Order: sequence, then structure tokens, then C-alpha cells
Amino acid sequence: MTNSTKSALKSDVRKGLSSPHARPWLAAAAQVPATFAAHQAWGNEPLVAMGMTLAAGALTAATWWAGKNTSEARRLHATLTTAAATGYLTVASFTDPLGDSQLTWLAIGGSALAASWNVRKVLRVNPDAAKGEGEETGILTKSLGKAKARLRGEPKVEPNKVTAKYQLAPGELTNADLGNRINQIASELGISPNSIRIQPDAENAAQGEMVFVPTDMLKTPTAWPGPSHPGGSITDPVQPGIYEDGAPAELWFPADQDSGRNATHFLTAGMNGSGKSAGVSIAVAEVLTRRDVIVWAVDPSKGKQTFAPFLPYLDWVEMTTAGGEAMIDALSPVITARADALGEHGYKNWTPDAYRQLGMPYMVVWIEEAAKFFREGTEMEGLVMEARSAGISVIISLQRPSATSMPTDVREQLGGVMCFGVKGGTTADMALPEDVRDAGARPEAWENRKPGYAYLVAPGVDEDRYATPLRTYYTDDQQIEAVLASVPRPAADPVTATAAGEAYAERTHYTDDTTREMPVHTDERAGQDEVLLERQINRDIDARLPSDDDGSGPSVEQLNADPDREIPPVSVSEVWAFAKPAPTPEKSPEEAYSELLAMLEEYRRDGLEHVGPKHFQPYGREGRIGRSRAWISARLNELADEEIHLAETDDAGVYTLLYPTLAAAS
Ligand SMILES: Nc1ncnc2c1ncn2[C@@H]1O[C@H](COP(=O)(O)OP(=O)(O)OP(=O)(O)O)[C@@H](O)[C@H]1O
Repeated sequence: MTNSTKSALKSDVRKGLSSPHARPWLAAAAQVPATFAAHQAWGNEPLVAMGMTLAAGALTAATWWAGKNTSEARRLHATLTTAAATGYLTVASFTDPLGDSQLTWLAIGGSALAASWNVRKVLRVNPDAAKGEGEETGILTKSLGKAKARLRGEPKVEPNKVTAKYQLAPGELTNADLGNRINQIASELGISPNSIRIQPDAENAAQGEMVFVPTDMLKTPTAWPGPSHPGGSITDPVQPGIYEDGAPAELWFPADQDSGRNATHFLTAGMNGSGKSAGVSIAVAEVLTRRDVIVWAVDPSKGKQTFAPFLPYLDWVEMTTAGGEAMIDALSPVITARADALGEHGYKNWTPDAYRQLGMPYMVVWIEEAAKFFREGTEMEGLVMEARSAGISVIISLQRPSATSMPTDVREQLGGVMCFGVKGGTTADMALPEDVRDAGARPEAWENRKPGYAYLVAPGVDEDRYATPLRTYYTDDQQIEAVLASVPRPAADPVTATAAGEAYAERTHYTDDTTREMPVHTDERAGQDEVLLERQINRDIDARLPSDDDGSGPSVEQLNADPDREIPPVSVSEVWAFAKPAPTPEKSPEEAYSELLAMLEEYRRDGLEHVGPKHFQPYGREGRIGRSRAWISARLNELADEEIHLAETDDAGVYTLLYPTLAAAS
């Protein structure tokens, strides 16, 4: 045998002996020298025999006690093994350790026990057999950085859906922390982040359900099945699309006293081509099939492209900025008149009964490309604050609901959101409530590659559905026209029509003939344009008039003195001078990021060891970083991946703050 063969053999033997499978066999074999030595030393001492018997019993009991946190099967197995091993040691030591019967018992019993442990080990690495052995899952332990999270009970497995109840370590992890880890969990499982949702337990911040929907069931668009409640009331649910499990998505505009639901306005946000207009079109088509509602609509950008099939059925429609301004101006007296009329007849809210008694239909005002109006300085605070009590809901549609696109006072009044695909997490944070983001809503993953995909967050919608993707129904102009032609339309009531005034009385009427537009005499049309232009000029002058309290800006006399004079540039604060003082402008991602690094530097100076999102409160525009908690969590996570400023710890959402020397060494 050569030296190399010898050393290879030695190494194999060493490996074999140190293998986990060899350990039970070595332990059984070790009984022979152990019993022999004990026999030589104490074979004739009955007191030692008694002590050894007691020790064997105590060790067996200790094994049972120590196994209380493991599975029943493992506990029993370990206790039996201890009892057998200590029992044999005692009996053989005080009889004949090398006797035939003793060695036979050791060979048979020891082999059986050693083999049983080998079998157990093999089964543990079989994922099927391992089920139920321990409650922790690979999913949670890996993606949560070995954090303390375990499943509660068996996951519920349905076709294309797995629901797993979880328990987080109390005081260490929250449902929001789990929500911040969705991207990591998705990457570990090789599925889209949109496939995972967290449904937090409302009663317990450390418990909830994780829902996995691996296959995207919305990939194929669903054709609009037609109106859900033709001839019904606006109080019946409006169905714009379906959720991924095939259930219809439902939303409501008016209040409902019985269920305590408030009347609501809607924000529809989504990037170019995400399907906003098509989605709202389905909702409005549904609305227009109800007997007790009228719709006013304005789109200063795409106009006829959006409204074509609706034109004859909209009570008032405008397709220019000036026309839209006129409509928005008219809404103020309309709100007052309608609220007064409702109040006089004892109605706190609009109800179907108010329609029966007063003939006053509910009103939906659909404002497409609303950012254009906000840029022009159109005030809508009063409109959105007061309209609901007058039986009016407003749908405001724009691409990015940022503070630069829309006043925060208006945003806060929009209780319902339909969020389509957006560009980037920052926009998603602005469009959706934080808890819905934490529950897994990721509209930024769709952008405009999945038109019609949306999240619906609104009064009356089951909160468990907030983070569930839906897809709006797919339709075309012909289907909408055919449906709307088949249902009767109510007219505006005299209170609304009178209060809407001249602009309403002079609105363009559209018919359902092929030209879509009633022939309007050219002079008459030119006259209308002139009126609108004049109104726009007056509005611009009004906007530049000094207000009572600030005394800044040119006076109307100054403006009148020289018509060619260049109008001074409007400062940001003037544009933002709505009902309340201008809000703090939102920070750009770059500014927010450098603020975050500056704060980390300050924490280093303070000698902090660990940081987490809580060290950057308050979140949002009020905080130093000016971004949401979800944004901050994502950045901290990225920094930890780079391991320059931060390093991961075993606890999700907690990072070790790296100091320059540590960072250089790592
Ligand atoms: N549910 C849907 N299923 C399939 N395709 C859809 C769906 N909704 C919209 N689309 C398609 O997506 C495209 C963009 O839709 P739409 O014009 O409504 O987007 P948008 O968000 O309003 O865009 P923009 O901001 O440019 O107006 C259209 O071609 C439309 O047919």
C-alpha cells in the first residue's frame, strides 16, 4: 500500500467516523469499553449500582424535559434512546459486560436504535417528510434574515393560491416590516412581488396571513360583460373590472347610512398608457346606466378621444381648458344650491329618496388630465371639500399625484383611489396609503406594461382587497355606445340647472348621430369661444390681484395701464396659494437620499450601533427625508446590500451601522 493510498484511506475513515450518520453507531459501540471499565472499577459495589440506576432515571427524565420545545415524535425517540442506553450501561456494568447475552442485546438493540436515528436524519432532509417537524419555513427564515417568524398551522392550498398564517416575534417584528421584505421574498421564490400580499390581523400587529398567487390570472383581459345594474340606482355597486380570483371589483360613490359608508371622490392615478382613461370609462359607462345620476365631464387634453362614445349621454361636457374652468366655476353655486335644497327637505346626504322627492339626481364630475387645471391655478379645494354633502362625487384623473401636480388639500379629500401602473415607488407611495403599500401593493412593477391593472382603495371596499390586483374590463366605443343608447337618461333638476348659470345653459349639446355634434352655427361657435376666452382672461387677472392680506403683486390698475406690459413671473407660493398655506415641497429622490446619508453620519457621531426605519421618523413630507417609510426602508435595505454604510442583522428592519474603519475592513 503506497503512502498516498494510506493517507487517502485514513482520510476516508476520518470522514466516515465524523459523518453524522456514524455517530449513533459509535455511541452504541462505546458501550463495550464503558461497561467493561465500570465493571472493573465498581462491579462489586452495590451502592454505586444504586447510584447509577438513579442517575440513569434522572438522565431519562431530563431528556424528556429538555425535549419540550421539539416535536412529540423527536421527544419520545430521544427519551427512549436515553433510557435504553443508560439502562444497558447499568445492567452490563454490574453483571458481565462481555457476556454473550449482554453483547447480543447490545448488538441487536444498539443497532436498531442507531439505525432509527439514521432514518430520522435522512427523512429530515426530505422536504415532504420534514413537513410538520418544525414550524419555521425557509421562506420566512431566509427572507427575513433568520428573524423570528413562524407559520401558524398548515398553509391553505387552493388552485393558484396559498394562504399561510404567520406569527412574528412579539416586540421584534411587525406586519409592516414583513411588507417591506416582499421584494426579497418574491426574489427568493422566483415570482413577481405582485404575487405576494400581506393581510395583517387587525387585532394583532404580530400576526396575519401571507397570500401567494404565483400565476397571473389577469394576463388575459376580460371583456366587459355589460352593465351590472342597468336601470338601477347609483347606490348599487359600480363594477369596473375583476380581481385576480375572478370576483368583480366594486366601488360606490354616494354615502350609505345603513353601512356607515361615506360618499367619496376618487383619484385615478397612473402613468401614460397604464389604462386610466379606459378604466374610468368603464366606471362611467356603468354610472350612466343608472336611473338617478347625471355626469359632467371635462378632458382638456384628449377630449373626444376619451369621450366619443359618451358625448350624447353626458349632461355637460367640456373639452378645452377654458370650458373646464367654466364648469369648475359653475360647480361652486351648484354645490350651495343643491346642499340648501337637500337641507331644506331634511336630507343630510343625497339619497335615492331625495331623487324621488326632489327629482335631484346624484352627480359625478369626471375631470381627466386634472394636473393641467392645477398648473393653471384652478382652485378645487372648496369643490372637493363641500361637494359630497351636495350629492356630488368628483373623479380626478392624473398621472402623478405629487404635490407639484395637485394641492395636498385636494389630495386629502379624495377618499377613493384607483391606482394603475405608475413609474417608480415614490409615485406609488403618493398614490396609495402606507398600510396598503406595506400589505404588498406594488403598482410600480406594472408601469404601463400591464394596462388596466389597478388597486382599488375606497370606502365600502373590503380592506383585505386593497392590495389585491384587479384588471379593468376591456371594451370598445361601439359596445359603450350600444349600451348607453339602450338606457334612459335623467335630466338635471331645476335647482342644479339654474345654479349652474349661463355657462351651463350655453353648453354644447351632442346627439348620437354620426357627426356626434349638433350643428352649431359658425358665428355662434365663434361667439362661444370668445366668451370662454374672455372668462379665461378675467380669471387670469383675478389670480394676479393682490389678496386682502398680502398686498403683493400688481394692482388691476397697473395691469390696465399698459396692456403690452409683460406680466411678472408668478412665484411658486402664488401658484400654491389655495385655501391653506403652501405645503412643504416634496424632496427629490436625490435630495432625500443625501439627507438620509447625512442622518446616518449624525448617528455615527452619536455612536449608534444599530439603525432602522424608526430612526428616520417622522416620515413623509413633515420629516427631514421627506419620503414615506416604505421608501426609507427600501433605501436602507439597498445600503445594507452594498455593505458600505450598513450591514444586515438577523432582525429584519434592523441594520448595523458601519463606521468607516469597519466598512473598510469588511
Ligand atoms: N383592461 C385593459 N385590458 C387591456 N388593454 C387595456 C385595458 N385598459 C386599457 N388598455 C389599453 O391600454 C392602452 C392605454 O389605455 P389608456 O389610454 O386608457 O391609458 P391612460 O393611462 O389613460 O393613458 P394616457 O395617460 O396617455 O391618457 C390602450 O391601448 C388601451 O386599449
